[in-house]
Amino acid sequence: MIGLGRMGGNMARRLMAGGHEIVAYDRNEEAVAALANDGAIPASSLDDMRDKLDTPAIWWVMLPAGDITESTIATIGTDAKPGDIVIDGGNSFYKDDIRRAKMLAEKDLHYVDVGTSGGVWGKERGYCMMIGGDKETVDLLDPIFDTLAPGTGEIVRTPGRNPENADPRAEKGYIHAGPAGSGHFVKMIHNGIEYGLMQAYAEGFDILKSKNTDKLPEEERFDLNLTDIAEVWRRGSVISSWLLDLTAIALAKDGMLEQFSGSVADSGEGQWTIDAAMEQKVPANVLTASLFARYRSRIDHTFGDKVLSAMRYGFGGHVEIPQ
Ligand SMILES: O=C(O)[C@H](O)[C@@H](O)[C@H](O)[C@H](O)COP(=O)(O)O
Repeated sequence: MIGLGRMGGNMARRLMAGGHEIVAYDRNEEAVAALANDGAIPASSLDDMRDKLDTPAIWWVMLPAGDITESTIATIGTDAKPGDIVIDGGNSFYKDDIRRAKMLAEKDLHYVDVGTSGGVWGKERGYCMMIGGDKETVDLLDPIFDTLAPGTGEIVRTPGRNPENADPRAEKGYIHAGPAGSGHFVKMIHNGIEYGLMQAYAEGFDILKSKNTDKLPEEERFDLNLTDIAEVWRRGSVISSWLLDLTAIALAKDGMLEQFSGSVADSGEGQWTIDAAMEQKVPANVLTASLFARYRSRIDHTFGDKVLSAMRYGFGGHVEIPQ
């Protein structure tokens, strides 16, 4: 496991709890020491890692998308031995995966992209994974995905889904979406949808909150309890969801969400989703508007923007853009 931050560190721990052996590396020596303390084999560099890995080695890269992931995979490309497998479990752009898979294949290395959802809750709940790569490699990695995934848990089988002819992995919380790049493509669209859902809640709570505005006639003003509204919607309503659960948690802590400025960051995935919609000529009105709402949140802030920030903090520990 390369990259022992909020995601990589906890994924390594979940894998070890499931009986897997982990060689751990991060530029941050304290993170390596902490994981070694939990049972991982520490590595001091990517070179050192190679000596400690079995053959074929499985290099799971869990770093922020962009330059750091790119340079790490390039270095692994020189250190790895033919037959090794390189996994990018971050939020990389899918066209980068397609390019890297080709580049590594020339060295007889296998590349797998894993879109990983679940944030800081994944260690206990498991991680939902959307996987791209060649079938043989993805099948070989199955014990790893099986351990990381949530499993069927208490979610009842979808009525009409026939287990006889359906892929059992989907019910356990992971899919082999297709060739290299397809895992991150599916995850990218997941995140685009995430923006739209979050924005819908944010706007709804904003309208509720301002129902006591003096712009309204006095008898039409209501001083609504947002904390209780979030709570009641969790129970049997049509719009119950995990994002609503997280909103309810944030509002239970502070109904005014004072800890948030409302300047909402983004990883770029919302933008890539819109880019894909434009390339494919598919209308994506809501997703586009929700991306632009985030850009607007950095100029002036509504209460709804604070709701967005509270959700991002809730699922991923993500912080806002500093003011
Ligand atoms: O499924 C997940 O666990 C999330 O999607 C996660 O992968 C992503 O890091 C956040 O959504 C932040 O994304 P933004 O920074 O674009 O809000």
